[in-house]
Amino acid sequence: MDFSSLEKYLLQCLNMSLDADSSETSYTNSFTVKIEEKGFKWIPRMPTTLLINADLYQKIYEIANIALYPEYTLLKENSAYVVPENLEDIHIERALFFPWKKGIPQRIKFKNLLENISNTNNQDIIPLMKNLILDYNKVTSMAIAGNSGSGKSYFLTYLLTLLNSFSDLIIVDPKMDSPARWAREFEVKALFPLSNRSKSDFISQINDELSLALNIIYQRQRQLYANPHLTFKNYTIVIDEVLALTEGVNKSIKGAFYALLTQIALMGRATNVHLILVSQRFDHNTIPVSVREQLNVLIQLGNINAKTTQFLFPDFEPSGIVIPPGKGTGLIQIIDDIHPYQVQPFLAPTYNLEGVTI
Ligand SMILES: Nc1ncnc2c1ncn2[C@@H]1O[C@H](COP(=O)(O)OP(=O)(O)OP(=O)(O)O)[C@@H](O)[C@H]1O
Repeated sequence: MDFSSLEKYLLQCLNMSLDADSSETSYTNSFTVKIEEKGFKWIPRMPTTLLINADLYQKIYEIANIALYPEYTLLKENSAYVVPENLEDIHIERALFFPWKKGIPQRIKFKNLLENISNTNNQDIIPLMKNLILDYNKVTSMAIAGNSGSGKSYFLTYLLTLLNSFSDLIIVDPKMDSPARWAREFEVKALFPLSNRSKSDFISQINDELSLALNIIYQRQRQLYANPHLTFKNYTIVIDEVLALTEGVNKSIKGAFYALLTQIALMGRATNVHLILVSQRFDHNTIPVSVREQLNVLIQLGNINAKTTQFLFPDFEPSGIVIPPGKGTGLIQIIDDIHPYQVQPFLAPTYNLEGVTI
């Protein structure tokens, strides 16, 4: 569809549903739509009886996002995105802008993940969807949340298998589940509770490991001070079931755990030390807010609603966003200097790990 047909179609959709009881339509010259490469503009003619605010922006978003599916996916803003327009006429000097991505998010499928990894030399790159790759050097910390059965472990196994080719890995698995089995299969260091030790003992053991990571950060900082062009091998600490880990644990040990997590999240960036945190849910009791603020890849799988997204995406309101059905689907936000910063629908890759039993 060319831009002018698309413009007409979008105007029709908005005329029909924007304000059914009002006379404010494009036929009465109340507003118009302009299509651009990176999105469309909704341009009101002032004065208008339409109250132009975040609610109206959200309403246009909801109408247009479905109307444009699957040709375009609108990127969801947290508030009205106002841009200047037609600077010579005060009646039409402003527009609401709706940025988009062409097409809809599509899942990647790997017939044989290990073969695929050995055939590519795309170091430090993690394919997430068709048209969405993550440069691991551009991000530090990642959180994956989702209700039981939503596909967290499946996606984590995918990440671990890829990361193993370009990052040192330490895995913490309080439930001694698939990450621990993956670690055994791929001969990677894993920490899990021993049967004759208390939970606080286990957290102390994790704290020792986190202190080691912090020392690596300090050493690398000193090396960078001497030579700012140095690059380091990625070092990733993966912690599964963070919520289960810290519940009912001695306060001081938990305090030390939080302090270490915060320091690694804050200082890991320049030194390629990463955190990957996985939990059924994240809230103020699962990780400190200062760690939350440092997360730059946020993934929520499974049930998506205002409640489940509250902590990871505090300003985000999920109505109107099209979440694809199926396993391993949800939302993703990548905060680097490459991707749009908005929260987007996500479909985790599907893969086979030939010859590996986890
Ligand atoms: N991206 C995906 N593609 C295909 N199948 C998937 C995908 N994600 C999940 N599944 C299927 O869904 C099943 C359940 O997922 P998984 O065990 O990862 O959920 P979970 O969130 O870790 O649950 P729990 O918290 O109970 O461990 C997987 O065994 C797998 O068969």
